[in-house]
Amino acid sequence: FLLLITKRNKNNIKSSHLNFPPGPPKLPIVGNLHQLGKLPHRSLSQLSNQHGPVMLLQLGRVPTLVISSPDAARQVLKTLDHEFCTRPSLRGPKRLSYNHLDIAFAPYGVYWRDMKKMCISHVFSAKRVRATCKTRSVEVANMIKSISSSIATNTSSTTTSLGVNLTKELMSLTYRITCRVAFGESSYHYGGTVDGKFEENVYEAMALLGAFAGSDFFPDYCVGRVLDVLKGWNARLENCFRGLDAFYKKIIDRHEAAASMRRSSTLLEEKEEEEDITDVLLRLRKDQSIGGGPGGAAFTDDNIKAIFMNLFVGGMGAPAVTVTWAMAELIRKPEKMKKLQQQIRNCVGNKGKVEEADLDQLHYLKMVTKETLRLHPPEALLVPRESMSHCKINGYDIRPKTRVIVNAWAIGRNPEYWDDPEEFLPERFEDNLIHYKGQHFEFVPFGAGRRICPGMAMGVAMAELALANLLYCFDWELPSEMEEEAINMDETVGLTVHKKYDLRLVPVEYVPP
Ligand code: HEM
Repeated sequence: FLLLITKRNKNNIKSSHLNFPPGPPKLPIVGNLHQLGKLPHRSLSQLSNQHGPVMLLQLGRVPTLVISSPDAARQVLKTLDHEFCTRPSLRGPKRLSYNHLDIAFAPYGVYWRDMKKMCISHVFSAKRVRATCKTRSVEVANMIKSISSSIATNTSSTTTSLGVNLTKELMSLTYRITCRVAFGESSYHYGGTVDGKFEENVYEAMALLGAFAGSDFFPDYCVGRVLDVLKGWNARLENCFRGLDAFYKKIIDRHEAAASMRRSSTLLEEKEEEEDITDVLLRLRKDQSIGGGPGGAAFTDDNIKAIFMNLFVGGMGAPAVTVTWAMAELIRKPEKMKKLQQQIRNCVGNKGKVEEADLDQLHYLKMVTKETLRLHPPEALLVPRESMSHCKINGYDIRPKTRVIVNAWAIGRNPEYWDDPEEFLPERFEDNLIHYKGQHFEFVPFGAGRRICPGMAMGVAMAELALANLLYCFDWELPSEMEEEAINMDETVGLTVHKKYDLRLVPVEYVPP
């Protein structure tokens, strides 16, 4: 007992010498949890305006460092990246990633490093982004066809009064692209029809990963676990996990059966450029069965399933949300929409569609993408990190196992770095070299450092191709009904920060001269 008291006193003495970051006063038990609100990126930004860009909160039982300035972000994401590059273990991600066998939620270590390196070379490489170009092109053309036919089949009054639901069209587009890139042409049409249950489960996974569990804020206390049971959170997580797992298993079995048929017949092995990501992962698993998988561990089906989760959860929402925000901003600034349409139509002429090869010439499109990601980074608070040892930021002491949130949303609107930060002004990127690739800490929609998003090129290609074609093929107007909702920029938060009301706009077919 005496020993315990002595130890506690020692810790107190140590703590009293430390200089912790400032933060708001906290309540018993919940700490500052009640201050997160419905839009945490905005509440945290307001709190940081009062307490500073390096701020310490107590969220339930978890000390949480909130970073809100480019300078502090540089320290966390670059200078001290080696101290801040692990992830906290959170309940939902842990289950859906088969106990952290993925990239996004795995703790920093040999396993994560090997897995990320392997996926960067084989899954997210420039070569694979090029190899999947046709898939994006086919699916974007399908979306354009679906919008055109909605003009033709609906009575003109319905289309002009309600418009087309672009939020839904874009989510469905990125879902179809991700399915085909991950599972190939045939498997995603499972048994002849798209497996609707899988799509439902993907959305459920996104919802579960976007909402913290009680046990994430009270990790060592039964109150968190009780809250999760009472809210039905555990049951939802388990159902979603089982649904996804069963579907992944079918996909893997089907690919293995196809590979063994190829081997037993005289057919040659599939060419690398024709492989989907499941083929690639199965090939890597086969190659590594001798030397051991990532981090020296066995490479099993679970590793592959965990990567599937990252592809869907990371790959679908953010690109769709980016295009939706871009269209919402452009409809409110018709002169900017016209300017972009003119550039696209001049460049593409009467080809009938924008191809990926055209995108490099569309400089204003690139500026619009950047400006959209500055004002509306889909992952406004990045993905949480955790400090690995005691370190200092701006002279403040940060203890090990402190959760770290980088507020990319607040950083992109910092008035010291951006003129008229709240304005949608793509031209601001005209004469500057600021990019989102992790070198400029006033603009970090994809994060930076070791944990930077590896799907950046694939995500941007999806978003830019979709946006360019929507603007090439149609002129857009506000619907006569629901106009309020179309121009309303209210947000809601899940895994991404997206538009609260679905974006409905009226398409008018463009006929090239
Ligand atoms: C507009 C599109 C996208 C945005 C804005 C975005 C944003 C982000 C952000 C902010 C992070 C966390 C970075 C950090 O902690 O510093 C991240 C990580 C990640 N993203 Fe993306 N992402 C996008 C598209 C994609 C796509 C298409 C994929 C997959 C196909 C993907 C897969 C991942 C993965 C696997 C990680 C985890 C990296 C790690 O922890 O090492 N993302 N993304």
